[in-house]
Amino acid sequence: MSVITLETVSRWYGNVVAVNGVSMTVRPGVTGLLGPNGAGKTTLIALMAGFLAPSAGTVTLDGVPIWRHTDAYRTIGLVPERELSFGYLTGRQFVRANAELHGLDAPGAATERALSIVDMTEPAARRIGTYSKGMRQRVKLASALVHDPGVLLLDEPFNGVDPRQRLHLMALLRQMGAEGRTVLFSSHILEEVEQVARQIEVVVSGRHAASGDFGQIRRLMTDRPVQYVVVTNDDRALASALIAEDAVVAVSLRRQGGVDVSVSDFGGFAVRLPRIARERGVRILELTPTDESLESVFSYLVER
Ligand SMILES: Nc1ncnc2c1ncn2[C@@H]1O[C@H](COP(=O)(O)OP(=O)(O)OP(=O)(O)O)[C@@H](O)[C@H]1O
Repeated sequence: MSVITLETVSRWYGNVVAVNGVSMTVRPGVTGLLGPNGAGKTTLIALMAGFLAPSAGTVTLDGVPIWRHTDAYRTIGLVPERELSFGYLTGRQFVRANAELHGLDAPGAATERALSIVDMTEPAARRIGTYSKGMRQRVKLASALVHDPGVLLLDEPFNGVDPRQRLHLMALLRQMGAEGRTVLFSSHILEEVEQVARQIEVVVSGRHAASGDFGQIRRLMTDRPVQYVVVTNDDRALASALIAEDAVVAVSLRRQGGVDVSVSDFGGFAVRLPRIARERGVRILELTPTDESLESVFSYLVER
């Protein structure tokens, strides 16, 4: 069983800080690395795979720094985000090449074992150039598994994969986690991460924003203040009543009509709003949430 530990890890490219003081522990089972585009997920995975040296801090595998530690590389399998540029090779040749690079004793047997895990034995005789996106992902996974690593790192493995293949890939990752491997995959989609990962680590703008199981992360995201625009036949009357409410954090009148309301407790607000309107004789014409984007959820997590 392998554990990856990051201690105040930073990585910068010139004056771009891609990863900023991140500390986290990745344990056996499946971990989802969740964050919007440009959050630093690819950089974090490259640091954990030993492909990139940290600019500051340490990344260790079972207590040993990974960078330039060749034994660690034997324990790690990486499925990169980039597409395979070896379309002229068959799936089998591609996986076998990695088996040879690892210097395995029985590269042929290891290749067949890895192909069979991802259910690619039959198409393995065809050129990669003829594969669907899901098949290419599976052959990349076979190549990463050929040396039977205890750690598996996957960068955006579900991107562009059709729903049926996605379910298959998800089942494979769950199985790898259940076998005691340390599996980490990145994604920018919360629902996707929830379906597979026991543990979720959220990164935003290079920083570690939150950590927990999906229940904890969901709660953090739904407990945040929510903003609405309420359009009524008497905005000023409604605004003056709302400001007295405990659940309301801020109220302002919009120049173009309507009231901007920020609430801390959505459940309470949903019950109170119609009552307040009735008491004041105000008619609600429209109620629209204004910050439901994932980006706003992420920025809330960072600003907490
Ligand atoms: N080689 C590089 N040189 C300069 N800047 C880089 C380099 N690689 C990444 N960056 C920058 O570092 C930041 C983090 O990038 P990274 O690719 O790690 O994020 P990401 O979360 O994987 O994003 P995406 O999902 O879009 O791939 C971005 O601002 C990116 O532009």
